Amino acid sequence: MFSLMDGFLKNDPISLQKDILDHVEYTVARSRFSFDDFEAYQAVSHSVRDRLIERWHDTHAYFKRKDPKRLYFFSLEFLMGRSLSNSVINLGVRDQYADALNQLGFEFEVLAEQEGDAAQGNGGLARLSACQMDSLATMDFPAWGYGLRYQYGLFRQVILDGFQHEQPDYWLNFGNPWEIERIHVSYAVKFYGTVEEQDLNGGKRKVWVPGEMVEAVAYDNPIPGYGTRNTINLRLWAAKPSDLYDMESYGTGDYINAVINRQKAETISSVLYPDDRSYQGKELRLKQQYFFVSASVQDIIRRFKDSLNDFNQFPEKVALQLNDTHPSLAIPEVMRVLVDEEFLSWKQAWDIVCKIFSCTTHTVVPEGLEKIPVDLLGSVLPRHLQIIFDINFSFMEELKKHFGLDFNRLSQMSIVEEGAVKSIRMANLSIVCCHTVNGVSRVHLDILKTKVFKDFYELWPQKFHYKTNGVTQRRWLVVSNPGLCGLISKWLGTDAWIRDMDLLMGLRDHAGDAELQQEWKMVRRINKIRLAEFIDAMTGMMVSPDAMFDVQIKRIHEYKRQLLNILGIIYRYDCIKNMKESDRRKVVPRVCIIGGKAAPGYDMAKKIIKLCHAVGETINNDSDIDDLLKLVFIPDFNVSVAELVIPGSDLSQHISTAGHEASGTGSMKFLMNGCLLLATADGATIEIIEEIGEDNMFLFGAKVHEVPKLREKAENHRVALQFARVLSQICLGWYVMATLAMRITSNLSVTLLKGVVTSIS
Ligand SMILES: CCc1ccc([C@H](C)CC(=O)N[C@@H]2O[C@H](CO)[C@@H](O)[C@H](O)[C@H]2O)cc1
Repeated sequence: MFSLMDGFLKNDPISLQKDILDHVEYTVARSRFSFDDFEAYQAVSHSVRDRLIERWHDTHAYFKRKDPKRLYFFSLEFLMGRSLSNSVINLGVRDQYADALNQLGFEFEVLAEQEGDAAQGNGGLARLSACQMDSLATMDFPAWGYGLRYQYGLFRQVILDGFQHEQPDYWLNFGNPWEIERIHVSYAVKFYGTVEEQDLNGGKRKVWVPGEMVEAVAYDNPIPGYGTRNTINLRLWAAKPSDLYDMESYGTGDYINAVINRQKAETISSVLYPDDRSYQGKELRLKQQYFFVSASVQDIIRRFKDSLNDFNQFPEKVALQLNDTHPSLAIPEVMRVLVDEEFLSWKQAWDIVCKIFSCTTHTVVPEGLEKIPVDLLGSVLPRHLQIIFDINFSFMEELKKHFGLDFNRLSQMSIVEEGAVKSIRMANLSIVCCHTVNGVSRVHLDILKTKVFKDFYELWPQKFHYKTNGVTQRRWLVVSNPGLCGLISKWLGTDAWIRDMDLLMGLRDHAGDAELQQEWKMVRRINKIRLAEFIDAMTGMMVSPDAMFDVQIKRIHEYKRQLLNILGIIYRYDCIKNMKESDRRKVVPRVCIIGGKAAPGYDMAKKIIKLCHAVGETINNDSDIDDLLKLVFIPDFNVSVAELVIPGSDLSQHISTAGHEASGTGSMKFLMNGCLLLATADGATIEIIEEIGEDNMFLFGAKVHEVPKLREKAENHRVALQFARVLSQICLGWYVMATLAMRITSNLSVTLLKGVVTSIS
């Protein structure tokens, strides 16, 4: 679609040097004759940004002309990581920049290390969003990503005495060259207040009179495709005080408070919620969700109205994908705008909404589903609560037609959950409205169909699909493992595989080639030496690249079973301790590497991190074990740490209890870097097994269908044990009581006896 012809900016080393030095002088404002690595990084980043902006404008102009149906991807989290290396590779100018910098006395890789991670997300869902944006751009989609620009991203993990401590991630400290502040792209977002009825040409209409207004300002992040000029936009909203409000507070002379009030507005987009487990029903979280949804919907409708003005054509021009239920307030928001502000009939509006929305769910366990207390929603978003009640009313009517007065089913499927805390089930709202609901792996869909959304599947089987997750080979191979990337392109004789992974099949013809195997091993060794140096720098531990690197890096969760990994290491340690010398010589030295953050409020996960350090303490300082076994916890695991660890890994662990990992994406990153998997048959791993065959990985553990029975057995066992414990305590109690009684009575009888004897004598 887009020819690769260059824009005005030239990419020959001389032009690049000039651009970089110009940015040193005019953007970073340092003398072009003396600047350090970080300033060089800033200058290079700005020169790359110029080239991104050029392609971005071309893309924008192209789609403005074409006016295609656009895809809008709503996500509260995007885990982008670093941008410099990925951008120069997708722009196809990495080597040119490396040459230009060499001639200026700098090394590209050294400068790339200067960049901090954009950690605007927690884990799997957030990184998947980033991989999907890279793929949408590379496949020339007219797509937009919408989200929040958090001032503080995911916390920095600092380990003190084996315990996780959270440090604020003020990532914008030195500015961010990869975003463009769009001061002219801003929208007012309303909160609180009341809903009034007003007459409108003979009819009644609802008017939301807000109690608070906050300004949403756009920050655009160009996302370059690989091997195309298509450069799409990730628009993130930041909260700014709105001028429209509390002017009167200034009048009161209470200036300070007025300013503080204004500042308060900015808190909405200040910090990312670091919890990727269950919804806490927090007011700020709800305001974050609505804030970015409202600004994004206003932006989309403004763009639509620029080209068309008939909302019946809206579904032909707009597709809206919800990344989990976190942005699902977009449904009542679009209804509100179409009915209250564009004066469409409810029916017209509902038809449109059902045609534009689709959503992905990433959760397996019902308790992970979001529920917003009605009181909270009613106070923060009074009009949206009304709309949700109206949506639920017509849904309940439809259900009654379908299932009759089956109150059990009606209450289970209702968007409104009665009970102690009356709540809105955001997943039910999403399913009722969206034309498509997808799980992120085949087994995930099975679980949704048979458990989580069973009723809905029986009602609307056609809505439920699965789209098994993937990862972008640009970041997770080309950027993070240039050695292997070069090797593959050499042996395939093309690098077309970077846009089409199926071409990797061609490697099969060379698999037996000793030269390829030698080169493969060499690449792995270089990556392992790099990883060993990183481990030494981060933990002070020297590990040998000759050892097997056994890795488990992901968020700490009980279902991901880092504990099982640690128990396996304790067992291995004990085995080696009790081994005779001859057997020890056969042991393959192993370095076990674990990394991952625990949600700050997740005590058990934090205990697992402490246990990992305690076990490491024992093993790593046991001279008897020496290099046969080491346990390393890598602190502050994030995207760029993963980019360094994965290419140097020999074995990676994905050992979740079957039926608990919706998909998992880490396994895919390790696989494409030639690392073996130690895994359970869970999530996407089940499809990986079918692709590569059981004999090419280490598979163990109960299958998805076996776990419930095992749990039940364990539960019965636990109850029996509990019962036995109580019984033994009771018996013990009885025994003690009896002994005591015996002793007392015997003492009593002795005293009594003595008393009698003395009295007789
Ligand atoms: C409300 C707090 C919250 C925040 C984030 C989440 C995410 C949905 C959790 C998450 O990241 N899930 C992971 O999503 C990946 C991408 O689809 C899957 O590969 C993982 O299996 C899934 O655990 C749940 C709850």
